[in-house]
Order: sequence, then C-alpha cells, then structure tokens
Amino acid sequence: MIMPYESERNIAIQAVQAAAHLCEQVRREIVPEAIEKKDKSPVTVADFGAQALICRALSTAFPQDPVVGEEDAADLRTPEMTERLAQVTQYVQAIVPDATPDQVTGWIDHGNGQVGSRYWTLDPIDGTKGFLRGDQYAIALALIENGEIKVGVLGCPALSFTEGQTGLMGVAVRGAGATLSPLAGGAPQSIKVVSADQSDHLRFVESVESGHGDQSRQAAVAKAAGITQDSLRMDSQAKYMAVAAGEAALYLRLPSPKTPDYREKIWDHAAGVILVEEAGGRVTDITGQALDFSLGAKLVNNQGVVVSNGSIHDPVLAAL
Ligand SMILES: Nc1ncnc2c1ncn2[C@@H]1O[C@H](COP(=O)(O)O)[C@@H](OP(=O)(O)O)[C@H]1O
Ligand SMILES: [Mg+2]
Ligand SMILES: [Mg+2]
Ligand SMILES: [Mg+2]
Repeated sequence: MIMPYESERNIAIQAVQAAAHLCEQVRREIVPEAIEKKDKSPVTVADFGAQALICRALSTAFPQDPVVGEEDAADLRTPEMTERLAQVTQYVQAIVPDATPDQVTGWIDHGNGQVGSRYWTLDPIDGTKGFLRGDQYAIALALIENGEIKVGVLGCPALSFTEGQTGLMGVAVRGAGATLSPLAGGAPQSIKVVSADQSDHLRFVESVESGHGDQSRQAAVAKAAGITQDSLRMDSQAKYMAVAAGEAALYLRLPSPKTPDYREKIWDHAAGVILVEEAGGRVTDITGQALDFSLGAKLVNNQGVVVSNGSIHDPVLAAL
C-alpha cells in the first residue's frame, strides 16, 4: 500500500529530528541568550540553526515548495552579528560538516516564502521563551495544500508523558491518523484524544505566558464546560500534543486583553492542528470557525483558538 505524502512525511521527520538535536545541543552546551527582534520578542542561535537545517532539507527535497518560516536572516548578516552567525554555523556543522555562514543565512532565508496553493510552514522553535527558561518548546513543521493541512510533524525535546521517556515526536498525515514516537527514533504508536468518560484526564492546558492568552477567562470557560481541575501550563505546541495524546481534553488560547488585535501565526498552529484532528479532536477559533491557513502568515480571519477532544467542544463554544 502506498502511503499518501510518504516522502514529504519522511523528509519532514528527519529534518525535525536534526533540528531538535541542534536545539538540545545548544541548551546543553551554552546558556542560550535571547536576541531581541524588532517586535521585542526573543530569538536565539538555536532558532536560527533549526530553521537553517529544516529549510536546507526542504529546499533539497522539494525545491519548488515555498517555506513560510518564522525567522529571517537579515539581522544575522549585520557586522555586529558576525560572531553570532559563526556560532549558528558551528551548530549547523555538527549535522552538515562543510556548511558556511553564507549557506546558513541562505537556508534561513529560504524560509521567507509566501503562502500559496502548496507551501510548508515552519516554526524552528515554538515557545522560545520556554526554551530560554529550560521548559517546553517544539519544532513545528507542516505542509498545506489548498488551505488544508496535509502533513504535520511536531518535535518536543523536553516533553514526556510516561516515566523515563523524554523527547516525543507527533506525526500526522491527513486521513491516515496521528502517531507519537520517541523523538530519537523508535516505534510510532497511534494516539487518540481522551473520551468524555475518562474524567481524570478532563483537564485543560494553556500557555505559561499570561500575555499570550487570557488566563482568567480561560479558567472561567473551562469551568463552565465542566472541567474542575486546575490548568496545566505549558509553552509551545506541546499543548496540542497533550490534547492529541489524551493527556488533556482542552487547550484554550483566548485573545489577550492586552493585545486584542493580535492575530495568530500559521506556524504556531498548523502542525498541532492536524495532529489533534487526526487523533479525533477538533480545532476552531473562539467563534467556532475553522482556522483559515490560506490567507498569509497570519490567521487574519480567526481570533483565538479552541482545541479539544471533540466531545467538549460545543459546550466550550457555548460558554464562550
Ligand atoms: N500577544 C500574543 N498572543 C498570542 N500569541 C502570541 C502573542 N505574542 C506572541 N505570541 C506567540 O506565542 C508563541 C508561543 O506560544 P505559547 O505561549 O503557547 O508557548 C510565540 O511563538 P514563538 O515562541 O515561536 O515566537 C509567538 O508567536
Ligand atoms: Mg518567536
Ligand atoms: Mg511559535
Ligand atoms: Mg518560534
């Protein structure tokens, strides 16, 4: 039997594994420093290195496909960043031994593609603040065709659901289900969202960063939908993994009262969305509309995100 999107899936898995390896190497060897971007948000050598590795793999395997990635090498090319670029290059060389600084910035800029009928979207480190704090983060890669997410790979190097196994990877292909496997390699297991009667897992997840959501309203909505346990706070799309794997029933990301006009970025959601949908769950915005991945780098027609096991979704939307 031919698996749909088999080569896309395999290339994406290998690229995410290589990027995750680089990120973990950075966290082990140095105290990663935050470089401040124009929007005041942080980026690190690991974000740049991970984007370089994944864009290199995609540009080789699928040269026609645009990649819409979060990072941009413009800032790394300035003279004051020479040392930083050397550091990124050194980490990339652990996987591509003869990589040069010019190649590294070129690969990163391959991620400046535009949303089209077929494109990849990449978040080389989702949850950079979690990465810097020593908490959760994810490497998120997805393929979108005609607005529909077809493949999603989510690497979570610091995540563990069972004792003794840290580093998990979620993989989903549209119509073919979702799996979880050790990030380092190993047998994939099918995953499913939690069913309504497994009450001990009827908890909800939300961001650690209070400015990325509305924690007081999130608590009120979860309660109104029948969830009595306290929330689990995690950085990054690891939250989608928790819902897809049945570790939580709900992930709420309501617009922050501090940034009411913020629009979610496609790379913060695409890989997680297909993972949850293929595990039997449901994802909409706060009004119940599907997330629209066809409009550009931002989900301009959506506000907030509601991710659930399915059975709890309508009660949550009603509470909203
Ligand atoms: N005001 C805001 N509202 C919602 N999300 C925001 C935000 N400001 C930044 N973000 C996004 O929140 C992401 C992290 O999500 P979480 O809080 O779930 O860990 C960031 O991704 P990066 O870390 O890749 O930049 C960033 O894109
Ligand atoms: Mg960022
Ligand atoms: Mg992100
Ligand atoms: Mg990021």
